[in-house]
Amino acid sequence: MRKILVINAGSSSVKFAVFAGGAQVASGAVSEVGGAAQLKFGGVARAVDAPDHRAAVALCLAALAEAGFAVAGFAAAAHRVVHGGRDLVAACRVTPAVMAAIEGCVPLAPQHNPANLAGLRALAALVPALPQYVSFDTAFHATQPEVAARYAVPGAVEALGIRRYGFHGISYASMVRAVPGQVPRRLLGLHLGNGASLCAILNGQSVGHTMGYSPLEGLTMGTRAGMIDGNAVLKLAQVYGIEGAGRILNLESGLLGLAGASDMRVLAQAGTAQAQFARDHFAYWAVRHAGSMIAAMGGIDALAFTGGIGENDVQMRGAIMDGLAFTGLRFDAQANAAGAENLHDIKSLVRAWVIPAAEEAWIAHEAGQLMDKGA
Ligand SMILES: Nc1ncnc2c1ncn2[C@@H]1O[C@H](COP(=O)(O)OP(=O)(O)O)[C@@H](O)[C@H]1O
Ligand SMILES: CC(=O)OP(=O)(O)O
Ligand SMILES: [Mg+2]
Repeated sequence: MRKILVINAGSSSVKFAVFAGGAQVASGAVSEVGGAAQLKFGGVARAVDAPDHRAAVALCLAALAEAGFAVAGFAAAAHRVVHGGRDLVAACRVTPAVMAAIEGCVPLAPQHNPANLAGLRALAALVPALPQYVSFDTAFHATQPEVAARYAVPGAVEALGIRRYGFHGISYASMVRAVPGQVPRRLLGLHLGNGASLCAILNGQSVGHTMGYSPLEGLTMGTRAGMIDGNAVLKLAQVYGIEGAGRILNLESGLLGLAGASDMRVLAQAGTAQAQFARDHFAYWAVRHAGSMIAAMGGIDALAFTGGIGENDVQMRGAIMDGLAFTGLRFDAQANAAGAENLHDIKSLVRAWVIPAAEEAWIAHEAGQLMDKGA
């Protein structure tokens, strides 16, 4: 059976999975790459030496080989790439031109594309003959209407590629496939992880997303500021320089900036007023931005939570659903506490679900489709 290796390289982690005939047969991750790295595989976690993504990928391959998945047995490797820019709007086979285009998008996703490229290069160096494929987080949002994608800036600025791309598209594409029953007409997707975003999904297609030019815009996130006035960004650049401003907005803001920890689980357990304020901020802005996404769809029939916070944080889901009661959403507190797939109660005008993120499965699916076509 055809085996596809999937690599989902994040800024500080490398998740991996093996799919055989469409089914996931192995998965694991190296976390805290460049720091106190840990390899989780087969239900065991152990400290490893992973100073960079190349080393992390080598560790993933070694762990897989030990479990009987030798690299020679893979038909292909498939990767998540966060930013595909204006040109890469569908999954494709990796060529030197595709690598150059992904490299060209590094300034648009400085926290993500370098990690994705490192994964691609590491595998190419370790197994040069292996065909590689890429899926893009931006691709799902290519259906956004121009009025949603365009910033109100002069044409010369737009020509620089400064427009709203949208992200987490691999997650939203797999969400649409995984909702119970028929795809609702107006679906609000909530991908709440370290990076967090909302998507307006009309008839299965993205018509709006809270992230813009880069994964910085929109919601309060683990370390990213989310929506902020452009003039405040200019002020930051004046005081801290461009690099300093970028670091503050991408790596030192969000939950970390508000409460000193980027991890929502840590904040949930902290029990301090500051941690609670950061959680309230997260929920408040999720609800405010949801209003914008709901307006973009002309209403809402269903919503779906995914991502580490969306799948696991009962109080956060409750706070966000309380904030959306104006839509006619009523949730079942017991179902929410249990993390059931269906959260809505029988009186609810809006259905609400928890849909576990299945990014690796979607990446394997897209690569498999391309391989079937001979790409
Ligand atoms: N049980 C939980 N309660 C609250 N937050 C959780 C829980 N489990 C995971 N999280 C949070 O999910 C976030 C990570 O989500 P994840 O989707 O794995 O992120 P990413 O893929 O962007 O790194 C972290 O803030 C983490 O604390
Ligand atoms: C695009 C993005 O924000 O990704 P992540 O949530 O993995 O940081
Ligand atoms: Mg993620």
